[in-house]
Amino acid sequence: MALPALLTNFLPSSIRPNQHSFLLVSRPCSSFSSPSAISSGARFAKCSLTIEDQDTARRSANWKPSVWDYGSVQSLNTDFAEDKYTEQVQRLKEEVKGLFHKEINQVAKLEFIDVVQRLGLGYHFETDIKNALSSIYNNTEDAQLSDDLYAVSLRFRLLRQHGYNLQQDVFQRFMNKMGTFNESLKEDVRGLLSLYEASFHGLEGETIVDEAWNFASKHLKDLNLDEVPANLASNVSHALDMPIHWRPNRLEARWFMDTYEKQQDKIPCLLRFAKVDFNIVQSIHKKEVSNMARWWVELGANKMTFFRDRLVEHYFWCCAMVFEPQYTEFREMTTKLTCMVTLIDDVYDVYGTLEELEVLTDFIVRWDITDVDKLPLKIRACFLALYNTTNEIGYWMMRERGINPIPHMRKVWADECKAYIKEARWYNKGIKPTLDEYVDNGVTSIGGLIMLLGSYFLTTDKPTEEGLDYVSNIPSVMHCSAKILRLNNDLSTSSYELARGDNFKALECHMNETGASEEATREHIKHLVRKTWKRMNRDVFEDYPYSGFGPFLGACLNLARASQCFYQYGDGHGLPDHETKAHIVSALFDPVPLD
Ligand SMILES: CC(C)=CCC/C(C)=C/CC/C(C)=C/COP(=O)(O)OP(=O)(O)O
Ligand SMILES: [Mg+2]
Repeated sequence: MALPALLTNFLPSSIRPNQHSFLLVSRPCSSFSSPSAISSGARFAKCSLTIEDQDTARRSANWKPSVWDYGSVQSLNTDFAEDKYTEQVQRLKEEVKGLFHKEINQVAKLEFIDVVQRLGLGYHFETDIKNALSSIYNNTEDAQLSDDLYAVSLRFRLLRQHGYNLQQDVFQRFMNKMGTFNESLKEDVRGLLSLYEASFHGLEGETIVDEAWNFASKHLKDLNLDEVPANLASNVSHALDMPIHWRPNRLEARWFMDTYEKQQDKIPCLLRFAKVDFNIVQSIHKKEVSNMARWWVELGANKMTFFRDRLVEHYFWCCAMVFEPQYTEFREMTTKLTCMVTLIDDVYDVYGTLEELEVLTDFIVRWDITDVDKLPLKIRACFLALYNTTNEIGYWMMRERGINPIPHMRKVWADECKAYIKEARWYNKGIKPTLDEYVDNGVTSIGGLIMLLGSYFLTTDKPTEEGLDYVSNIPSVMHCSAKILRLNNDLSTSSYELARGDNFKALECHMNETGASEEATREHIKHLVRKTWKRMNRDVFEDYPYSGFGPFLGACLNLARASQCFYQYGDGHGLPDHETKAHIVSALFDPVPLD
Protein backbone atom coordinates (compact mmCIF):
# COMPACT_ATOMS: atom_id res chain seq x y z
CA MET A 1 0.00 0.00 0.00
CA ALA A 2 1.28 3.47 -0.83
CA LEU A 3 1.63 6.26 1.70
CA PRO A 4 -1.81 7.23 3.03
CA ALA A 5 -3.69 9.71 0.87
CA LEU A 6 -3.78 12.65 3.21
CA LEU A 7 -0.05 12.50 3.64
CA THR A 8 0.85 12.11 -0.02
CA ASN A 9 -1.65 14.63 -1.36
CA PHE A 10 0.41 17.42 0.04
CA LEU A 11 3.74 16.17 -1.17
CA PRO A 12 5.12 18.10 -4.14
CA SER A 13 4.49 15.85 -7.15
CA SER A 14 8.21 15.47 -7.85
CA ILE A 15 8.66 13.57 -4.61
CA ARG A 16 5.49 11.51 -4.33
CA PRO A 17 6.60 8.02 -3.42
CA ASN A 18 6.29 5.17 -5.84
CA GLN A 19 8.77 2.52 -4.86
CA HIS A 20 8.46 3.27 -1.11
CA SER A 21 5.71 0.85 -0.30
CA PHE A 22 4.36 0.05 3.11
CA LEU A 23 3.62 -3.61 3.63
CA LEU A 24 0.57 -3.88 5.74
CA VAL A 25 -1.43 -6.76 7.02
CA SER A 26 -4.89 -5.46 7.63
CA ARG A 27 -6.32 -6.02 11.07
CA PRO A 28 -9.51 -8.01 11.48
CA CYS A 29 -12.27 -5.48 11.88
CA SER A 30 -14.91 -7.21 13.95
CA SER A 31 -18.37 -5.79 14.30
CA PHE A 32 -19.51 -5.62 17.89
CA SER A 33 -22.61 -5.64 19.94
CA SER A 34 -21.27 -4.77 23.36
CA PRO A 35 -18.91 -1.92 24.22
CA SER A 36 -16.14 -4.27 25.31
CA ALA A 37 -15.98 -5.56 21.75
CA ILE A 38 -14.72 -2.13 20.67
CA SER A 39 -11.47 -3.14 22.21
CA SER A 40 -9.28 -5.23 19.98
CA GLY A 41 -6.36 -7.43 20.78
CA ALA A 42 -5.47 -7.64 17.09
CA ARG A 43 -1.88 -7.05 16.03
CA PHE A 44 -0.67 -5.82 12.67
CA ALA A 45 2.58 -6.25 10.85
CA LYS A 46 5.33 -3.69 10.87
CA CYS A 47 5.65 -1.28 7.98
CA SER A 48 8.41 -2.18 5.58
CA LEU A 49 11.28 0.27 5.63
CA THR A 50 12.07 2.61 2.79
CA ILE A 51 15.56 2.40 1.28
CA GLU A 52 16.67 5.64 2.91
CA ASP A 53 15.24 4.51 6.24
CA GLN A 54 16.94 1.12 5.98
CA ASP A 55 20.35 2.72 5.78
CA THR A 56 19.94 4.33 9.14
CA ALA A 57 20.27 2.55 12.48
CA ARG A 58 17.19 3.45 14.50
CA ARG A 59 16.01 2.90 18.03
CA SER A 60 12.62 1.35 18.59
CA ALA A 61 10.15 1.81 21.40
CA ASN A 62 8.12 -1.26 20.37
CA TRP A 63 4.88 0.58 20.97
CA LYS A 64 1.90 -1.61 21.63
CA PRO A 65 -0.79 -1.20 18.96
CA SER A 66 -4.01 0.58 19.75
CA VAL A 67 -6.31 -1.36 22.04
CA TRP A 68 -9.35 -0.14 20.04
CA ASP A 69 -10.80 -1.45 16.83
CA TYR A 70 -11.33 1.61 14.63
CA GLY A 71 -14.01 -0.03 12.50
CA SER A 72 -16.12 -0.46 15.62
CA VAL A 73 -15.33 3.00 16.96
CA GLN A 74 -16.61 4.45 13.67
CA SER A 75 -20.01 2.84 14.16
CA LEU A 76 -20.72 3.51 17.82
CA ASN A 77 -24.29 3.50 19.04
CA THR A 78 -25.54 7.00 19.91
CA ASP A 79 -29.10 6.18 21.07
CA PHE A 80 -29.22 8.87 23.72
CA ALA A 81 -29.06 11.60 21.09
CA GLU A 82 -32.79 10.96 20.48
CA ASP A 83 -35.31 13.74 21.17
CA LYS A 84 -37.19 11.81 23.83
CA TYR A 85 -34.14 11.99 26.12
CA THR A 86 -33.49 15.67 25.44
CA GLU A 87 -37.10 16.45 26.37
CA GLN A 88 -36.86 14.36 29.52
CA VAL A 89 -33.69 16.14 30.57
CA GLN A 90 -35.29 19.56 30.08
CA ARG A 91 -38.13 18.62 32.44
CA LEU A 92 -35.71 17.27 35.03
CA LYS A 93 -33.56 20.37 34.75
CA GLU A 94 -36.51 22.61 35.59
CA GLU A 95 -37.35 20.44 38.58
CA VAL A 96 -33.76 20.57 39.90
CA LYS A 97 -33.54 24.31 39.26
CA GLY A 98 -36.49 24.77 41.60
CA LEU A 99 -34.49 23.10 44.39
CA PHE A 100 -31.97 25.96 44.38
CA HIS A 101 -34.73 28.25 45.64
CA LYS A 102 -35.91 25.94 48.43
CA GLU A 103 -35.52 27.37 51.95
CA ILE A 104 -32.89 25.12 53.55
CA ASN A 105 -30.07 25.79 55.99
CA GLN A 106 -26.66 26.77 54.66
CA VAL A 107 -24.95 23.45 55.23
CA ALA A 108 -27.74 21.66 53.36
CA LYS A 109 -27.39 24.18 50.52
CA LEU A 110 -23.63 23.62 50.37
CA GLU A 111 -24.17 19.87 50.29
CA PHE A 112 -26.72 20.25 47.52
CA ILE A 113 -24.28 22.31 45.40
CA ASP A 114 -21.54 19.77 46.06
CA VAL A 115 -23.74 16.89 44.92
CA VAL A 116 -24.88 18.78 41.79
CA GLN A 117 -21.25 19.41 40.83
CA ARG A 118 -19.99 15.93 41.64
CA LEU A 119 -22.79 14.45 39.54
CA GLY A 120 -21.42 16.42 36.58
CA LEU A 121 -24.36 18.84 36.42
CA GLY A 122 -22.63 22.06 37.49
CA TYR A 123 -22.53 23.37 33.92
CA HIS A 124 -26.34 23.52 33.81
CA PHE A 125 -26.59 25.71 36.89
CA GLU A 126 -23.68 28.14 36.78
CA THR A 127 -25.77 31.19 37.68
CA ASP A 128 -27.79 29.39 40.38
CA ILE A 129 -24.57 28.12 41.99
CA LYS A 130 -22.96 31.55 41.77
CA ASN A 131 -25.95 33.23 43.43
CA ALA A 132 -26.25 30.62 46.16
CA LEU A 133 -22.54 30.82 47.02
CA SER A 134 -22.59 34.60 47.04
CA SER A 135 -25.31 34.61 49.67
CA ILE A 136 -23.48 31.93 51.68
CA TYR A 137 -20.26 33.96 51.53
CA ASN A 138 -22.02 37.05 52.81
CA ASN A 139 -23.77 35.25 55.66
CA THR A 140 -21.41 34.19 58.44
CA GLU A 141 -24.00 33.79 61.18
CA ASP A 142 -24.80 30.11 60.91
CA ALA A 143 -23.19 28.60 64.06
CA GLN A 144 -22.60 25.20 62.54
CA LEU A 145 -20.48 26.80 59.86
CA SER A 146 -18.02 28.16 62.40
CA ASP A 147 -17.82 25.25 64.83
CA ASP A 148 -18.10 22.15 62.74
CA LEU A 149 -15.00 20.97 60.88
CA TYR A 150 -17.05 19.25 58.20
CA ALA A 151 -19.16 22.34 57.42
CA VAL A 152 -16.30 24.87 57.62
CA SER A 153 -14.18 22.75 55.28
CA LEU A 154 -17.02 22.21 52.82
CA ARG A 155 -17.72 25.94 52.73
CA PHE A 156 -14.02 26.71 52.28
CA ARG A 157 -13.70 24.22 49.41
CA LEU A 158 -16.74 25.35 47.46
CA LEU A 159 -16.09 29.06 47.91
CA ARG A 160 -12.43 28.71 46.93
CA GLN A 161 -13.43 26.59 43.94
CA HIS A 162 -15.56 29.51 42.77
CA GLY A 163 -12.92 32.16 43.25
CA TYR A 164 -13.69 33.58 46.72
CA ASN A 165 -10.52 34.40 48.57
CA LEU A 166 -11.70 32.96 51.85
CA GLN A 167 -8.96 33.26 54.48
CA GLN A 168 -7.20 30.15 55.73
CA ASP A 169 -7.80 31.46 59.28
CA VAL A 170 -11.24 29.83 59.21
CA PHE A 171 -9.40 26.68 60.34
CA GLN A 172 -7.63 28.37 63.24
CA ARG A 173 -10.33 27.47 65.76
CA PHE A 174 -9.55 23.78 65.18
CA MET A 175 -5.87 24.23 66.00
CA ASN A 176 -3.85 24.36 69.21
CA LYS A 177 -1.11 26.73 70.37
CA MET A 178 1.52 24.57 68.66
CA GLY A 179 -0.05 25.39 65.31
CA THR A 180 -1.30 21.83 64.69
CA PHE A 181 -4.84 20.51 64.46
CA ASN A 182 -6.42 19.18 67.66
CA GLU A 183 -5.79 15.45 67.93
CA SER A 184 -9.39 14.85 69.06
CA LEU A 185 -10.52 15.68 65.50
CA LYS A 186 -9.16 12.38 64.25
CA GLU A 187 -12.36 10.74 65.53
CA ASP A 188 -14.45 12.93 63.22
CA VAL A 189 -14.05 10.98 59.96
CA ARG A 190 -16.55 13.06 57.99
CA GLY A 191 -14.83 16.25 59.16
CA LEU A 192 -11.37 14.89 58.31
CA LEU A 193 -12.50 13.90 54.84
CA SER A 194 -13.99 17.33 54.25
CA LEU A 195 -10.79 19.00 55.54
CA TYR A 196 -8.70 16.79 53.27
CA GLU A 197 -10.72 17.74 50.17
CA ALA A 198 -10.56 21.43 51.14
CA SER A 199 -6.78 21.33 51.60
CA PHE A 200 -6.27 20.92 47.83
CA HIS A 201 -7.51 24.48 47.35
CA GLY A 202 -4.56 26.03 49.18
CA LEU A 203 -2.39 28.81 47.81
CA GLU A 204 1.37 29.32 48.03
CA GLY A 205 2.50 30.29 51.53
CA GLU A 206 -0.66 29.09 53.30
CA THR A 207 0.85 27.13 56.14
CA ILE A 208 -2.48 26.39 57.83
CA VAL A 209 -3.82 24.73 54.68
CA ASP A 210 -0.56 22.77 54.35
CA GLU A 211 -0.96 21.59 57.91
CA ALA A 212 -4.59 20.65 57.16
CA TRP A 213 -3.36 18.46 54.30
CA ASN A 214 -0.72 16.77 56.49
CA PHE A 215 -3.10 16.19 59.36
CA ALA A 216 -6.08 14.97 57.34
CA SER A 217 -4.00 12.73 55.03
CA LYS A 218 -2.23 11.08 57.92
CA HIS A 219 -5.36 10.31 59.93
CA LEU A 220 -7.42 9.20 56.95
CA LYS A 221 -4.64 6.80 55.93
CA ASP A 222 -4.44 5.46 59.49
CA LEU A 223 -8.17 4.65 59.65
CA ASN A 224 -9.43 1.11 59.86
CA LEU A 225 -12.09 1.44 57.17
CA ASP A 226 -13.89 -1.71 58.37
CA GLU A 227 -14.98 0.33 61.37
CA VAL A 228 -16.40 3.16 59.28
CA PRO A 229 -19.92 3.12 57.73
CA ALA A 230 -19.68 1.63 54.23
CA ASN A 231 -20.59 4.69 52.16
CA LEU A 232 -18.27 6.97 54.14
CA ALA A 233 -15.45 4.39 53.90
CA SER A 234 -15.84 4.23 50.15
CA ASN A 235 -15.72 8.04 49.96
CA VAL A 236 -12.51 8.02 52.03
CA SER A 237 -10.79 5.46 49.76
CA HIS A 238 -11.93 7.37 46.70
CA ALA A 239 -10.57 10.66 48.08
CA LEU A 240 -7.23 9.14 49.07
CA ASP A 241 -6.97 7.70 45.58
CA MET A 242 -7.58 11.17 44.07
CA PRO A 243 -9.17 14.27 45.61
CA ILE A 244 -12.19 15.91 43.96
CA HIS A 245 -10.17 18.95 42.89
CA TRP A 246 -7.69 16.78 40.96
CA ARG A 247 -10.12 14.38 39.28
CA PRO A 248 -11.62 15.10 35.83
CA ASN A 249 -15.31 15.81 36.39
CA ARG A 250 -16.58 13.21 33.90
CA LEU A 251 -14.79 10.45 35.82
CA GLU A 252 -15.96 11.82 39.16
CA ALA A 253 -19.55 12.02 37.90
CA ARG A 254 -19.55 8.41 36.72
CA TRP A 255 -18.23 7.18 40.07
CA PHE A 256 -20.37 9.49 42.19
CA MET A 257 -23.67 8.45 40.56
CA ASP A 258 -23.20 4.92 41.90
CA THR A 259 -22.29 6.21 45.37
CA TYR A 260 -25.11 8.74 45.50
CA GLU A 261 -27.58 6.04 44.51
CA LYS A 262 -26.79 4.28 47.80
CA GLN A 263 -27.32 7.42 49.86
CA GLN A 264 -30.48 7.32 52.04
CA ASP A 265 -31.28 11.01 51.53
CA LYS A 266 -30.71 11.09 47.77
CA ILE A 267 -32.99 13.27 45.62
CA PRO A 268 -34.40 10.90 42.97
CA CYS A 269 -35.02 13.52 40.26
CA LEU A 270 -31.46 14.81 40.67
CA LEU A 271 -30.00 11.34 40.23
CA ARG A 272 -32.21 10.63 37.22
CA PHE A 273 -31.20 13.95 35.67
CA ALA A 274 -27.52 13.13 36.19
CA LYS A 275 -27.84 9.72 34.55
CA VAL A 276 -29.80 10.83 31.50
CA ASP A 277 -27.67 13.93 31.01
CA PHE A 278 -24.48 11.86 31.28
CA ASN A 279 -25.74 9.52 28.57
CA ILE A 280 -26.83 12.34 26.26
CA VAL A 281 -23.44 14.04 26.55
CA GLN A 282 -21.76 10.67 26.08
CA SER A 283 -23.68 10.16 22.83
CA ILE A 284 -22.31 13.47 21.56
CA HIS A 285 -18.81 12.36 22.55
CA LYS A 286 -19.29 9.01 20.82
CA LYS A 287 -20.30 10.73 17.62
CA GLU A 288 -17.18 12.87 17.83
CA VAL A 289 -14.80 10.00 18.56
CA SER A 290 -16.24 8.06 15.64
CA ASN A 291 -15.58 11.08 13.37
CA MET A 292 -12.06 11.14 14.70
CA ALA A 293 -11.55 7.43 14.03
CA ARG A 294 -12.65 8.00 10.44
CA TRP A 295 -10.17 10.87 10.09
CA TRP A 296 -7.35 8.80 11.59
CA VAL A 297 -7.97 5.80 9.37
CA GLU A 298 -8.23 7.99 6.26
CA LEU A 299 -4.97 9.64 7.27
CA GLY A 300 -3.53 6.13 7.35
CA ALA A 301 -1.80 6.91 10.59
CA ASN A 302 -3.21 3.80 12.27
CA LYS A 303 -1.00 1.73 9.96
CA MET A 304 2.29 3.15 11.14
CA THR A 305 4.15 1.51 13.97
CA PHE A 306 6.98 3.91 14.70
CA PHE A 307 4.79 6.20 16.79
CA ARG A 308 2.03 5.62 19.33
CA ASP A 309 -1.36 4.94 17.77
CA ARG A 310 -3.54 6.46 20.51
CA LEU A 311 -6.40 8.24 18.78
CA VAL A 312 -9.10 7.26 21.29
CA GLU A 313 -6.92 8.10 24.30
CA HIS A 314 -6.15 11.51 22.80
CA TYR A 315 -9.83 12.17 22.15
CA PHE A 316 -10.68 11.16 25.70
CA TRP A 317 -7.99 13.48 27.04
CA CYS A 318 -9.57 16.37 25.11
CA CYS A 319 -12.98 15.43 26.56
CA ALA A 320 -11.46 15.63 30.02
CA MET A 321 -10.20 19.13 29.17
CA VAL A 322 -13.53 20.51 27.91
CA PHE A 323 -16.50 18.11 28.07
CA GLU A 324 -19.50 20.41 27.60
CA PRO A 325 -21.58 19.46 24.54
CA GLN A 326 -21.22 22.75 22.66
CA TYR A 327 -17.43 22.43 22.30
CA THR A 328 -17.26 19.80 19.59
CA GLU A 329 -14.82 21.85 17.50
CA PHE A 330 -12.38 22.10 20.37
CA ARG A 331 -12.45 18.36 21.05
CA GLU A 332 -12.18 17.30 17.45
CA MET A 333 -9.47 19.69 16.38
CA THR A 334 -7.48 19.38 19.57
CA THR A 335 -7.60 15.59 19.23
CA LYS A 336 -5.93 16.03 15.86
CA LEU A 337 -3.31 18.33 17.37
CA THR A 338 -2.68 15.90 20.23
CA CYS A 339 -2.13 13.07 17.75
CA MET A 340 0.41 15.30 16.00
CA VAL A 341 2.15 16.04 19.31
CA THR A 342 2.54 12.34 20.04
CA LEU A 343 3.67 11.60 16.51
CA ILE A 344 6.33 14.29 16.51
CA ASP A 345 7.38 13.48 20.09
CA ASP A 346 8.10 9.90 19.01
CA VAL A 347 10.03 11.06 15.96
CA TYR A 348 12.28 13.21 18.17
CA ASP A 349 12.59 10.78 21.07
CA VAL A 350 12.95 7.52 19.21
CA TYR A 351 12.87 7.47 15.44
CA GLY A 352 15.03 10.31 14.13
CA THR A 353 18.78 10.67 14.20
CA LEU A 354 20.19 13.92 15.57
CA GLU A 355 21.11 15.13 12.08
CA GLU A 356 17.63 14.44 10.73
CA LEU A 357 16.04 16.14 13.70
CA GLU A 358 18.16 19.27 13.25
CA VAL A 359 16.82 19.49 9.66
CA LEU A 360 13.25 18.75 10.78
CA THR A 361 13.42 21.49 13.42
CA ASP A 362 14.53 23.93 10.76
CA PHE A 363 11.52 23.03 8.60
CA ILE A 364 9.08 23.45 11.46
CA VAL A 365 10.59 26.75 12.61
CA ARG A 366 10.52 28.14 9.04
CA TRP A 367 7.06 26.60 8.39
CA ASP A 368 8.02 26.01 4.81
CA ILE A 369 7.66 22.88 2.69
CA THR A 370 10.04 23.98 -0.08
CA ASP A 371 12.75 21.29 -0.45
CA VAL A 372 10.90 19.05 1.96
CA ASP A 373 12.47 16.03 0.24
CA LYS A 374 15.60 16.73 2.23
CA LEU A 375 13.83 14.83 4.99
CA PRO A 376 13.67 11.01 5.00
CA LEU A 377 10.30 9.71 3.86
CA LYS A 378 8.65 8.88 7.17
CA ILE A 379 9.85 12.03 8.88
CA ARG A 380 8.71 14.01 5.87
CA ALA A 381 5.28 12.41 6.10
CA CYS A 382 5.07 13.28 9.81
CA PHE A 383 6.07 16.88 9.17
CA LEU A 384 3.48 17.20 6.41
CA ALA A 385 0.77 15.66 8.56
CA LEU A 386 1.53 18.18 11.32
CA TYR A 387 1.79 21.07 8.86
CA ASN A 388 -1.43 20.18 7.04
CA THR A 389 -3.42 19.52 10.20
CA THR A 390 -2.37 22.86 11.68
CA ASN A 391 -3.08 24.79 8.48
CA GLU A 392 -6.42 23.05 8.08
CA ILE A 393 -7.46 24.16 11.58
CA GLY A 394 -6.22 27.67 10.82
CA TYR A 395 -8.23 27.70 7.61
CA TRP A 396 -11.36 26.58 9.48
CA MET A 397 -10.86 29.38 12.00
CA MET A 398 -10.48 31.98 9.24
CA ARG A 399 -13.59 30.72 7.48
CA GLU A 400 -15.79 30.34 10.56
CA ARG A 401 -14.48 32.88 13.03
CA GLY A 402 -12.69 35.41 10.84
CA ILE A 403 -9.31 35.17 12.57
CA ASN A 404 -6.03 33.53 11.62
CA PRO A 405 -4.37 31.57 14.44
CA ILE A 406 -1.66 30.02 12.21
CA PRO A 407 1.13 32.48 13.17
CA HIS A 408 0.44 31.72 16.84
CA MET A 409 0.24 27.97 16.31
CA ARG A 410 3.44 28.03 14.26
CA LYS A 411 5.20 29.83 17.10
CA VAL A 412 4.08 27.27 19.66
CA TRP A 413 5.09 24.36 17.37
CA ALA A 414 8.46 26.02 16.74
CA ASP A 415 9.08 26.49 20.47
CA GLU A 416 8.03 22.93 21.12
CA CYS A 417 10.38 21.53 18.48
CA LYS A 418 13.23 23.70 19.75
CA ALA A 419 12.61 22.14 23.16
CA TYR A 420 12.63 18.64 21.64
CA ILE A 421 15.87 19.24 19.79
CA LYS A 422 17.48 20.52 22.97
CA GLU A 423 16.57 17.22 24.65
CA ALA A 424 17.85 15.27 21.64
CA ARG A 425 21.17 17.13 21.80
CA TRP A 426 21.45 16.47 25.55
CA TYR A 427 20.84 12.80 24.89
CA ASN A 428 23.25 12.50 21.98
CA LYS A 429 26.02 14.42 23.70
CA GLY A 430 25.54 12.72 27.09
CA ILE A 431 24.69 16.03 28.78
CA LYS A 432 22.86 15.75 32.10
CA PRO A 433 20.89 18.93 32.81
CA THR A 434 19.99 20.14 36.29
CA LEU A 435 16.37 19.68 37.35
CA ASP A 436 15.65 23.38 36.82
CA GLU A 437 17.19 23.40 33.32
CA TYR A 438 15.27 20.27 32.45
CA VAL A 439 11.88 21.40 33.75
CA ASP A 440 12.27 24.81 32.16
CA ASN A 441 12.56 23.11 28.81
CA GLY A 442 10.25 20.18 29.66
CA VAL A 443 7.22 22.43 30.21
CA THR A 444 7.40 23.17 26.47
CA SER A 445 8.48 19.72 25.27
CA ILE A 446 5.50 17.95 26.86
CA GLY A 447 3.14 19.29 24.18
CA GLY A 448 0.41 20.66 26.45
CA LEU A 449 0.90 24.24 25.26
CA ILE A 450 -0.41 23.65 21.75
CA MET A 451 -3.48 21.94 23.22
CA LEU A 452 -4.08 24.83 25.61
CA LEU A 453 -3.66 27.44 22.89
CA GLY A 454 -6.45 25.62 21.04
CA SER A 455 -8.58 25.66 24.17
CA TYR A 456 -8.71 29.43 23.86
CA PHE A 457 -9.47 30.01 20.20
CA LEU A 458 -11.57 26.87 19.60
CA THR A 459 -13.98 27.49 22.48
CA THR A 460 -14.80 31.13 22.08
CA ASP A 461 -17.17 32.53 19.43
CA LYS A 462 -15.19 35.72 19.15
CA PRO A 463 -11.45 35.09 19.55
CA THR A 464 -9.42 38.29 19.33
CA GLU A 465 -5.84 39.07 18.29
CA GLU A 466 -5.18 40.35 21.82
CA GLY A 467 -6.49 37.12 23.33
CA LEU A 468 -4.39 35.04 20.93
CA ASP A 469 -1.27 37.11 21.71
CA TYR A 470 -1.87 36.75 25.40
CA VAL A 471 -2.30 32.98 25.30
CA SER A 472 0.56 32.33 22.88
CA ASN A 473 2.86 34.21 25.27
CA ILE A 474 2.09 31.45 27.83
CA PRO A 475 0.50 33.09 30.89
CA SER A 476 1.36 31.59 34.26
CA VAL A 477 -1.85 29.54 34.52
CA MET A 478 -0.98 27.78 31.27
CA HIS A 479 2.63 27.31 32.29
CA CYS A 480 1.55 25.71 35.60
CA SER A 481 -0.81 23.35 33.81
CA ALA A 482 1.89 22.17 31.40
CA LYS A 483 4.39 21.86 34.26
CA ILE A 484 2.04 19.57 36.20
CA LEU A 485 1.58 17.47 33.05
CA ARG A 486 5.35 17.28 32.57
CA LEU A 487 6.07 16.27 36.17
CA ASN A 488 3.27 13.69 36.34
CA ASN A 489 4.36 12.28 32.99
CA ASP A 490 7.93 11.88 34.23
CA LEU A 491 6.85 10.29 37.51
CA SER A 492 5.23 7.52 35.50
CA THR A 493 7.18 7.09 32.28
CA SER A 494 10.84 7.73 32.95
CA SER A 495 11.83 4.14 33.74
CA TYR A 496 10.57 2.93 30.33
CA GLU A 497 12.12 5.91 28.59
CA LEU A 498 15.54 5.36 30.14
CA ALA A 499 15.41 1.64 29.41
CA ARG A 500 14.92 2.20 25.68
CA GLY A 501 17.36 5.13 25.58
CA ASP A 502 15.97 8.63 26.00
CA ASN A 503 17.20 11.86 27.56
CA PHE A 504 17.31 12.24 31.35
CA LYS A 505 13.87 13.01 32.82
CA ALA A 506 13.01 15.01 35.94
CA LEU A 507 13.77 12.14 38.34
CA GLU A 508 17.18 11.31 36.91
CA CYS A 509 18.14 15.00 36.71
CA HIS A 510 17.39 15.47 40.40
CA MET A 511 19.06 12.22 41.46
CA ASN A 512 22.14 13.05 39.39
CA GLU A 513 22.30 16.60 40.72
CA THR A 514 21.72 15.87 44.41
CA GLY A 515 22.55 12.19 44.92
CA ALA A 516 19.09 11.68 46.45
CA SER A 517 17.50 8.22 46.40
CA GLU A 518 14.73 7.41 43.92
CA GLU A 519 12.16 7.37 46.72
CA ALA A 520 13.21 10.79 48.07
CA THR A 521 13.27 12.14 44.52
CA ARG A 522 9.73 10.93 43.83
CA GLU A 523 8.58 12.72 46.99
CA HIS A 524 10.40 15.85 45.86
CA ILE A 525 8.72 15.79 42.43
CA LYS A 526 5.30 15.18 44.03
CA HIS A 527 5.98 18.16 46.25
CA LEU A 528 6.71 20.25 43.13
CA VAL A 529 3.39 19.07 41.65
CA ARG A 530 1.49 20.24 44.77
CA LYS A 531 3.40 23.53 44.78
CA THR A 532 2.48 24.14 41.14
CA TRP A 533 -1.18 23.40 41.87
CA LYS A 534 -1.14 26.09 44.57
CA ARG A 535 0.17 28.61 42.08
CA MET A 536 -2.44 27.59 39.53
CA ASN A 537 -5.20 27.81 42.18
CA ARG A 538 -4.39 31.50 42.41
CA ASP A 539 -3.75 32.06 38.70
CA VAL A 540 -7.17 30.83 37.55
CA PHE A 541 -8.80 33.67 39.46
CA GLU A 542 -6.55 36.46 38.19
CA ASP A 543 -8.39 39.30 36.58
CA TYR A 544 -8.22 38.50 32.85
CA PRO A 545 -9.21 41.41 30.62
CA TYR A 546 -10.30 39.11 27.78
CA SER A 547 -13.77 37.79 27.15
CA GLY A 548 -14.39 34.10 26.49
CA PHE A 549 -11.53 32.97 28.76
CA GLY A 550 -13.70 30.69 30.94
CA PRO A 551 -13.26 27.44 28.97
CA PHE A 552 -9.54 28.17 28.52
CA LEU A 553 -9.03 28.54 32.29
CA GLY A 554 -11.10 25.41 32.88
CA ALA A 555 -8.97 23.58 30.30
CA CYS A 556 -5.78 24.59 32.16
CA LEU A 557 -7.14 23.01 35.35
CA ASN A 558 -8.49 20.00 33.47
CA LEU A 559 -5.30 19.25 31.57
CA ALA A 560 -3.52 19.05 34.92
CA ARG A 561 -6.36 16.87 36.28
CA ALA A 562 -6.14 14.51 33.31
CA SER A 563 -2.43 14.11 33.96
CA GLN A 564 -3.10 13.25 37.63
CA CYS A 565 -5.42 10.46 36.53
CA PHE A 566 -3.86 9.03 33.39
CA TYR A 567 -0.37 8.79 34.83
CA GLN A 568 -1.42 7.71 38.30
CA TYR A 569 -0.84 3.99 37.86
CA GLY A 570 1.96 4.01 35.30
CA ASP A 571 2.18 5.16 31.72
CA GLY A 572 -1.48 5.41 30.67
CA HIS A 573 -0.38 6.70 27.26
CA GLY A 574 2.38 4.33 26.18
CA LEU A 575 0.68 1.36 27.91
CA PRO A 576 -3.01 2.21 27.74
CA ASP A 577 -4.54 -1.23 28.31
CA HIS A 578 -5.21 -1.01 32.04
CA GLU A 579 -6.68 1.93 33.97
CA THR A 580 -6.89 4.21 30.92
CA LYS A 581 -8.93 1.61 29.06
CA ALA A 582 -11.24 1.14 32.05
CA HIS A 583 -11.75 4.92 32.33
CA ILE A 584 -12.56 5.17 28.63
CA VAL A 585 -15.03 2.29 28.70
CA SER A 586 -16.88 3.66 31.72
CA ALA A 587 -16.96 7.33 30.77
CA LEU A 588 -16.96 7.27 26.97
CA PHE A 589 -18.42 3.99 25.73
CA ASP A 590 -20.71 2.45 28.38
CA PRO A 591 -23.96 4.34 29.05
CA VAL A 592 -25.12 4.60 32.67
CA PRO A 593 -27.84 1.97 33.16
CA LEU A 594 -31.28 3.56 33.63
CA ASP A 595 -33.74 1.55 35.70
C1 LIG B 1 -4.09 8.74 27.83
C2 LIG B 1 -2.91 9.64 27.83
C3 LIG B 1 -1.98 9.56 28.97
C4 LIG B 1 -2.74 10.53 26.82
C5 LIG B 1 -1.66 11.54 26.71
C6 LIG B 1 -2.21 12.69 25.94
C7 LIG B 1 -1.23 13.77 25.74
C8 LIG B 1 -1.24 14.90 26.67
C9 LIG B 1 -0.43 13.71 24.65
C10 LIG B 1 0.45 14.77 24.20
C11 LIG B 1 1.75 14.91 24.91
C12 LIG B 1 2.62 13.71 24.99
C13 LIG B 1 3.16 13.14 23.75
C14 LIG B 1 2.86 13.23 26.17
C15 LIG B 1 3.67 12.09 26.54
O1 LIG B 1 4.76 11.63 25.73
P1 LIG B 1 6.07 11.08 26.43
O2 LIG B 1 5.67 10.30 27.65
O3 LIG B 1 6.89 10.35 25.42
O4 LIG B 1 6.69 12.46 26.85
P2 LIG B 1 8.20 12.98 26.74
O5 LIG B 1 8.83 12.31 25.60
O6 LIG B 1 8.06 14.46 26.49
O7 LIG B 1 8.80 12.68 28.05
MG1 LIG C 1 8.52 10.81 24.33
